[in-house]
Amino acid sequence: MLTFDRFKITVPASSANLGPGFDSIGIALGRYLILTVEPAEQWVFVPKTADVEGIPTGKDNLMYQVAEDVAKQYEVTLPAAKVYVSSDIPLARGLGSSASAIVAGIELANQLAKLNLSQKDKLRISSLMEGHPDNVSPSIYGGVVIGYHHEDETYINHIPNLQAEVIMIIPRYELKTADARNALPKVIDYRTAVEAGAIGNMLVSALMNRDFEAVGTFMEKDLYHELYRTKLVPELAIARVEAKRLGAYGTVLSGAGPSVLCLAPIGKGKDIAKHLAIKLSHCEVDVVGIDTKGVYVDA
Ligand SMILES: Nc1ncnc2c1ncn2[C@@H]1O[C@H](COP(=O)(O)OP(=O)(O)O)[C@@H](O)[C@H]1O
Ligand SMILES: N[C@@H](CCOP(=O)(O)O)C(=O)O
Repeated sequence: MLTFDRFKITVPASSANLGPGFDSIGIALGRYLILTVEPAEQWVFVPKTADVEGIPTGKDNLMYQVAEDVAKQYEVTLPAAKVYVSSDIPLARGLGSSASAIVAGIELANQLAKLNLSQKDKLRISSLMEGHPDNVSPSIYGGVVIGYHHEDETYINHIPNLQAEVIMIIPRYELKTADARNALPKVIDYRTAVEAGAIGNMLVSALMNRDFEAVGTFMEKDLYHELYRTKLVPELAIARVEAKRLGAYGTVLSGAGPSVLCLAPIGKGKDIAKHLAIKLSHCEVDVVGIDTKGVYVDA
């Protein structure tokens, strides 16, 4: 049986889509899921902070199931561990908590079985598990990641440093991603698909060119999902109008919601957040850093 010394895994949160980058684009955020792992007789997960209070403590925990799945794929046996779990990523709010848990589970197996997985391996395994790379890829690489996942291959392009500020508006209610996906139509017509693709292309080229005015314009033109989800998240329309008035580049639904993300010029985030907190007083409003490191391990 493998033995190991205590170690720590840190995984950033993420915000998927950035509007028209549905299931494809994501940005890593400076909120973190942190696992402290030590040898034990049997598996146990110990929640240490309020945001993870309700997570399963045994083998029904998502992180354990992911780690076991990876171990099976690589035909290794994992030693049992006691895992202390701290997090300031609220669950089911569109901040990629489940993707962070998947990336943490992969890293858990990687460390416990000394698999030496590369970033590309982690991307592939996690995208196959999630079905899309928009949350898992920024949690692995940090920064902004643009991806395309297919059962045969997963491709990404990475923008490591985006010079902008992010304001998150986080409602107190939960919205399960599965429920927000059920609100989407099964098909969209050909013309709309072409238009939605062109808008996504414009967003990506604007991101690559650091043309933030254009980023703001195209972020807000999504045709894939926001239209169908706004009825579930009334905060989006209010935040969009207010944030623009206060000088933000653009405002989008964060992942499947209910959180809302505003992208703003450097130095403006705090002021915009202060005003939005008054307008949307039932929500937590926070200026959140853009994580540039992705998942990492230390002692
Ligand atoms: N650290 C964690 N440990 C175990 N399960 C987790 C963890 N983080 C998230 N989950 C699971 O993922 C669910 C939330 O996933 P989802 O609805 O996709 O929302 P999110 O936008 O937060 O990813 C939680 O209700 C919980 O079942
Ligand atoms: N592209 C997905 C992203 C879901 O992100 P989450 O953080 O809400 O889980 C979608 O929009 O459904």
